[in-house]
Amino acid sequence: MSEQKAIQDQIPGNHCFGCGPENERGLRIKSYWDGEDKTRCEFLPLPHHNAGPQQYLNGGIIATVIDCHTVCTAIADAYRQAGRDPGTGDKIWYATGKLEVNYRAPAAIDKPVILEATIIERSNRKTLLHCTLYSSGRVCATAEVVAVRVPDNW
Ligand SMILES: CCCCC/C=C\C/C=C\C/C=C\C/C=C\CCCC(=O)SCCNC(=O)CCNC(=O)[C@H](O)C(C)(C)COP(=O)(O)OP(=O)(O)OC[C@H]1O[C@@H](n2cnc3c(N)ncnc32)[C@H](O)[C@@H]1OP(=O)(O)O
Repeated sequence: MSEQKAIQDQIPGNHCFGCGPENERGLRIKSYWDGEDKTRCEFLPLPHHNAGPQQYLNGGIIATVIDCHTVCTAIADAYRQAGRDPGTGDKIWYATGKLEVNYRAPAAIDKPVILEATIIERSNRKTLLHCTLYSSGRVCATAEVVAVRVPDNW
């Protein structure tokens, strides 16, 4: 079986700090389908992504990777619903309408974090997703995200 290409690497023109392959100084997360309505992402923090205490991952970085993983999932899902491969035909973009994060436990700076996103509901213009972020098998954050479809000129 051929290896799956990351969602982000199928969509050209994305300069986002969290997920844009075209942002050289960004986090460049990679998300993959992992079941019908689920995606997965593994992100290895860098030492300077720390919170006040140096051993923990910064909360803003946690919010960013959740934001990007879920919004990219909504974009890939919209291509799928349209019956097209991501990045083909007219561009489909979503922006974050709502991002609500619950920080449940600190995430270690020196261990990979795993993100699992699930599509809960979709309509023409918006997608509701849940996301769980794990570090060393422990739930460190959960989130609810509303991704809203925006035009090319957004
Ligand atoms: C090569 C060319 C490249 C061009 C790139 C172009 C675009 C790029 C766009 C995205 C980036 C692409 C890829 C990157 C992927 C992920 C990166 C992370 C994403 C971000 O980092 S992005 C930055 C932070 N983000 C913002 O900067 C948004 C500011 N904001 C707005 O721009 C508007 O506010 C907007 C668009 C959100 C909505 O405005 P709007 O006028 O289009 O739509 P409207 O208000 O009518 O809402 C429509 C339906 O969404 C529901 N809805 C809206 N807001 C809701 C909320 N908060 N909670 C629950 N439901 C909500 C309504 O209830 C209605 O639902 P219903 O249809 O059921 O009635």
